[in-house]
Amino acid sequence: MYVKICGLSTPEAIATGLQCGANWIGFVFFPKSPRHVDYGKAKELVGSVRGKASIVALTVNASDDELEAIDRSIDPDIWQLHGSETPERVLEIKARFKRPVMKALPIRDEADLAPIPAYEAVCDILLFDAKPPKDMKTDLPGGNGITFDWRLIQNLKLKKPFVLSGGLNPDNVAEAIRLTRPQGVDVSSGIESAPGVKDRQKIMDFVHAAKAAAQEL
Ligand SMILES: O=C(O)c1ccccc1N[C@@H]1O[C@H](COP(=O)(O)O)[C@@H](O)[C@H]1O
Repeated sequence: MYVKICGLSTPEAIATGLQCGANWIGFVFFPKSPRHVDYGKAKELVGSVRGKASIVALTVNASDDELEAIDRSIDPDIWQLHGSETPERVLEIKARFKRPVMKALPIRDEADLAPIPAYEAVCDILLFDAKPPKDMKTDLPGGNGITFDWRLIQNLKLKKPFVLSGGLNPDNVAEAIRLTRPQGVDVSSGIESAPGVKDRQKIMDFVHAAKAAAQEL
């Protein structure tokens, strides 16, 4: 089970994640997010991660120039594309940067499963996240702390690994893993004490709960 903790912006939070066994450390490059890090800050932070966990760069409809700048500053292991990037754009990014791509797909109801085959054909990992409800005011396509109906993805026959995200926290991650049997889980707001402020105890509780639940599968 890959455990990704996302939106880290301090050495302390990164150290906690690494100590308790997080596999993927995510940096958010999206200025509207309270978790956004600029290229310089990310470069400072990434040194302590390399070789201990995979470095994930989260972007939202980023241009080639933005991706190049991120690439130069942190040399990520995985791109997490969390916008409305098309399958063609996924292919372009893979060809240009030669790195694995994890594409986020927003899920609210059955109709949201329709794009899966097109993305599965081009990306390395699928990431299922909650699509915000229509009446929710948010500038963020993720990191909103909302779940979706996990039963929607329970019986999918996928050819690619998938990661579950959306409103996961230390209290619900075990049940989410039991129901959906993902290859990985991803969390951002569920390990915070305030938007963008990671909580040491919640990070530890989340990683331990996810790893323990995976043992039970
Ligand atoms: O974390 C963010 O701020 C963020 C911003 C823009 C797009 C995605 C973002 N995070 C990703 O969203 C999901 C769900 O987050 P949460 O656990 O519900 O807060 C997760 O994949 C994060 O990596």
